[in-house]
Amino acid sequence: MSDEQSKAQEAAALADSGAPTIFDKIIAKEIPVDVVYEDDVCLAFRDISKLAPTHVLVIPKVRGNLTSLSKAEESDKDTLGHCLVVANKVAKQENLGEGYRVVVNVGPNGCQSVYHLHLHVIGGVQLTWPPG
Ligand SMILES: CCNC(=O)OC[C@H]1O[C@@H](n2cnc3c(=O)[nH]c(N)nc32)[C@H](O)[C@@H]1O
Repeated sequence: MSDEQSKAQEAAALADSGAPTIFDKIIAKEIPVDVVYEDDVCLAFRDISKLAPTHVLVIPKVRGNLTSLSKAEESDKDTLGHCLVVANKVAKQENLGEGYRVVVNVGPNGCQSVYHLHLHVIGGVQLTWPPG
């Protein structure tokens, strides 16, 4: 099992506890990050472990029930839609006109390791398919 996979298994065990995540500290500006975009709903910042020239995380600033996409309800649709629009704004800022990928990891099998919904915006290089 890879490091990310084992982290995901551990994180999943904590997930339903509603325990705070590292992203709470990032939102509270207690941990420094390279902020790429921010508005009243979302924060976008560079991933600490870049997988590509552009690897940015888009997160809702209020987690609410959105520990994972698996918890999304109809009432979350405005927030979820806004995150996707922000992902595209980030892509434009990053000059990803040749294309990019938006990834949401869900649960242990999806290698989700931080239980605060987040979209990965990955680009700046020719990506391959299928992803692993
Ligand atoms: C492994 C994919 N599954 C997942 O759930 O992604 C969570 C993502 O959050 C990233 N990350 C974790 N801690 C920090 C941090 O303190 N700072 C930053 N700037 N990024 C962080 C991590 O690298 C991963 O890509």
